[in-house]
Amino acid sequence: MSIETQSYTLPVLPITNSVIYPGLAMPMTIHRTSSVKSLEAVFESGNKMIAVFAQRSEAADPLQPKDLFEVGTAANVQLISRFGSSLQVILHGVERIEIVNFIQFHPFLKAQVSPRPISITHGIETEALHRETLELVKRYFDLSRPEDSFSFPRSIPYEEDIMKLVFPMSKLMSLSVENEQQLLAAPSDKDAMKLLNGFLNHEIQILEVRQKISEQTKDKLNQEHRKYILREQIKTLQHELGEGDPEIGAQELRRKFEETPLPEEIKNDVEKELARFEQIPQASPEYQVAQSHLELILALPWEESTTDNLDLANARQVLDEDHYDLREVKERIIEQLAVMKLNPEAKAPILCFAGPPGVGKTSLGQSIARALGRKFDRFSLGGMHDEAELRGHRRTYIGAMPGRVLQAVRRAGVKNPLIMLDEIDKLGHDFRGDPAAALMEILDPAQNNSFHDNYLDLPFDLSKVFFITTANSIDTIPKPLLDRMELLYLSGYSDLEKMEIARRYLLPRQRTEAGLSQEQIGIPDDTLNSVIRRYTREAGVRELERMLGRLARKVAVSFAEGKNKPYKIQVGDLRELLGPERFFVERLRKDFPSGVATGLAWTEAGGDVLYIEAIALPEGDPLTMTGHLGEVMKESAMASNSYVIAHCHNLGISKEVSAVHLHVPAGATPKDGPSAGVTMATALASLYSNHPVRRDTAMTGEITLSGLVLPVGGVKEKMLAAHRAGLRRVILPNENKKDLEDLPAEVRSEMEFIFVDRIEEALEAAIPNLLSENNR
Ligand SMILES: Nc1ncnc2c1ncn2[C@@H]1O[C@H](COP(=O)(O)OP(=O)(O)OP(=O)(O)O)[C@@H](O)[C@H]1O
Repeated sequence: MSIETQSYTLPVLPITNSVIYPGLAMPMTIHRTSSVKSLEAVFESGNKMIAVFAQRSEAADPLQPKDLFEVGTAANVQLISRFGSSLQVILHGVERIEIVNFIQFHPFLKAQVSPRPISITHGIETEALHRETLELVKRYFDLSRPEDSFSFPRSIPYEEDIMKLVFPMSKLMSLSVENEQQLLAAPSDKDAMKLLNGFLNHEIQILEVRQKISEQTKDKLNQEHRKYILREQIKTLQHELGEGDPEIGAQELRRKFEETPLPEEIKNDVEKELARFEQIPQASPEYQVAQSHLELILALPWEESTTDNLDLANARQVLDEDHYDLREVKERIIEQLAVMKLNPEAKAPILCFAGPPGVGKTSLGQSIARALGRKFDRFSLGGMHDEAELRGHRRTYIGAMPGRVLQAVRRAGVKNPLIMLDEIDKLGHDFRGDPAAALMEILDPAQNNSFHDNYLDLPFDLSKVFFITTANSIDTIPKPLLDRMELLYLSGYSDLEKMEIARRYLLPRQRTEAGLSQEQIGIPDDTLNSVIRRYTREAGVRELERMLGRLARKVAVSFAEGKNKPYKIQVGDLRELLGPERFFVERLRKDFPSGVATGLAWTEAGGDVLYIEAIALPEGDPLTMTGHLGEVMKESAMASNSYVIAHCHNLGISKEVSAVHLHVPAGATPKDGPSAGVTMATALASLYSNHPVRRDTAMTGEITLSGLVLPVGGVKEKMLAAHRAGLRRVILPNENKKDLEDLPAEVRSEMEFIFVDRIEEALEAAIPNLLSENNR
């Protein structure tokens, strides 16, 4: 059949944005004059058929044939109504057509058209496509759920025309006019299905993503809602149980936080903690823990600080007001203040005041704080066993607390106090954790600007704290820590210095404490001297201060009981006021048989006098040693013994003793180190030669097996101890001569020093007649 026989002539209706599919109806309002004229011609002819073609572009006017797609639809048209010059119609698609040629352009388009039926195929591929289409349609409906608004054929048997599903689906998916036109013009049902499946896949993907997004949003909303409901339920239950509303405590804390300035970097964490606290029921054990934690945060001086007084003249005056002498240490402090003045950002050194007890280490720290106008606090590291004592326990521990450092800062109430860490040398030996590392983190300005306390669990800036540590002995300070600290040694005082300190500082203080005026109590020099020498024996002045306190209180009692005459305390009164004398200077070892020598020890309590005794035994070990001697001291004793025996001849000794017992009494003094070598050799030489050692002579020095005398430490403290004990003659290594420069002039002038390089020189000075007899 030729095209001409099939073709027929129809007025043409161009439409925009849509196509008319065969078998589907579509309402439409027509405004364009030429289109209205086309329709009127249709109605007049009584045929009611019109050729509907989609326009390629909306803008085209007047229309040209090339502006229309080639494939369109012959449609039955039904007039619904007229609005002025517009018509409202319903178009029922009848069959697919194409234009053969245009036969009229004016006043409306008219064309000769011919049907263009779609080819229907059969076979495996068509069937497969059919199934796939149905599956995709199902999936599309599952996702888009259009059943609420639309009733629609969702499936179609394979035997039926698939286009009955393809065309309506296309309309349902709101495809673009180009895509609709592609479907309308598809040569076969297979092509139409392929096209539709492509469109469906695309739509399904979009729907799946949308569904995922909406589920996530819904989940979140659900969770929030659930939490809200649960919280409300908890509140109701607590209310019914009479447990009060946790929000009241929390509100109060929140209010306080709003008023408290906090560093920016912790604000977030604090807010989280506060929000968590607001949800904890009061009865829960966690409530207390969280509350104490928040209260600590509030109590810490995050931003509060004092302004330093860096007036050097004022600092000098304050330091002198509080302490006698200590020139070097005071000067070092003044230097530090000068640096702080010129370079406020300079990192403070870690100072360590070392020295015997009672020499003013702690009180000097207080004085520095006073000079600088800083708050002062202190705590002792002595006997600390656990790093947690310094750095705090984690809050999960029962009874957890912040560490001692933060406690001190909290007590001080400012972030730049002066904190003294006493007894850094007495950190427990079984310290759990690494004490040096823990202390470095606390003390080192390079590390401590975000110090982490386990309890606080927030960084705290300790870099503005002025730390000073104290120690009696530096031997037990961990080496890495010692290396990082600047040591300032405060040595013991001579009797004369003690007199000065007592007159100028201790006595006025104790007098005021007891509520006495200067006139009411008088202590003449000889009385004070007696107190120093017979009631105390110490490197520092702590015991002396205590004795003066006792005297002042006794005098205060007599005034309180009605006495009104000034009280001048005489030496003779001391027995009644302070009890019997505690130390007997003159009677220091009156009895001095051969084999006894006076040594000088240096302990953390300062210097001390130490006697070494040797006696001959009829039989037994050649050398027995007692007196809790340390290994080094024992070895030193053996070396001394060997040397003396080996050189009997030269020393003029006819050694007839086969067994010796060497003893160092006063078991309380720790005895180790090599510095008693000279004393032991002297005691042994005295024993073997049966010549007593000079009673007024003390000695110190290490010896070698070849008889050399080597220098020792703590010379100043030892000389002061000898002087205190009334010993005025001391034998010491030649190389220690320079150490005597530190000795107070009055002590130096009262003493005789014999410097030696060899043991023979020491023996000659210590044991009269020993070598002279030999020479005879
Ligand atoms: N040079 C001094 N001038 C005035 N007072 C002093 C001097 N040295 C010590 N004191 C006083 O002696 C007392 C004891 O001193 P402090 O407690 O400071 O000793 P310390 O060296 O810290 O002892 P420890 O090692 O036992 O802690 C204090 O009252 C102190 O004021």
